[in-house]
Amino acid sequence: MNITLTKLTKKYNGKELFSIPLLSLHQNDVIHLGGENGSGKTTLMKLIAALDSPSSGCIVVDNKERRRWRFRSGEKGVIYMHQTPYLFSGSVEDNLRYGLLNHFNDKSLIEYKVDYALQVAKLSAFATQEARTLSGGEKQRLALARAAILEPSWLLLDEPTANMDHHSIDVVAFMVDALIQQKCGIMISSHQKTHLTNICRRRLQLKAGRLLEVLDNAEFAKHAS
Ligand SMILES: Nc1ncnc2c1ncn2[C@@H]1O[C@H](COP(=O)(O)OP(=O)(O)OP(=O)(O)O)[C@@H](O)[C@H]1O
Repeated sequence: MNITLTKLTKKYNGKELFSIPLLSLHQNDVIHLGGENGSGKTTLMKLIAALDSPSSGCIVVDNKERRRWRFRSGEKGVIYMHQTPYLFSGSVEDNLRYGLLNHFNDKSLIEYKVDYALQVAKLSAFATQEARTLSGGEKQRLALARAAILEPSWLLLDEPTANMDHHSIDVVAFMVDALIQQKCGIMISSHQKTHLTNICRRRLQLKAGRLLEVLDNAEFAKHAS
């Protein structure tokens, strides 16, 4: 899925947060979105996911202009993962199963996918535990596994490794790498430079209302520090 933003602006209370003349997101992109607190990273991701509407401009998804904003479910095939993800009540495996029930009828296929997701997210030992009792890092891994299991075209991860230790970051990087192999477009907003942001191939930076493409790694290091 290719997504193009043209002459896009977002204002809150009449004040412009950012203006983006043109941004093309190509299927297979792996993007690190940087920027200071309040620069608009979350807002931009929500616009891309159709969870919010722009103040002006247009968004074209696979050559078709988006006219409807689905504030609760977002654009089909694009998943935005919040920095403090909402988990359903029930067990860890219930959380993984929930989304699959809408997509597949084959029970054994669903259980196979749940089992695989538990293994990849290193959560097999917690399968029957109440999701709300997981640690912060485990919750993030579960939310990512729950998103990945739906095989999205785009996954937008908002500060996915905030408060994570190295082990969890490495597990998340492994999971994201698996999604990249499946040709899922990835956008990650993160303040930290981690194993995860190092696998990004494109670097965008929101600064003073403008979106900059950061071209070389030395330049990127300057912005990220
Ligand atoms: N619904 C809203 N109404 C008014 N202002 C808003 C709204 N949503 C966000 N803002 C403001 O827009 C600015 C950008 O917010 P956003 O959450 O997109 O930034 P961010 O770059 O993701 O920040 P952080 O790194 O702290 O998570 C902030 O100043 C925020 O207060």
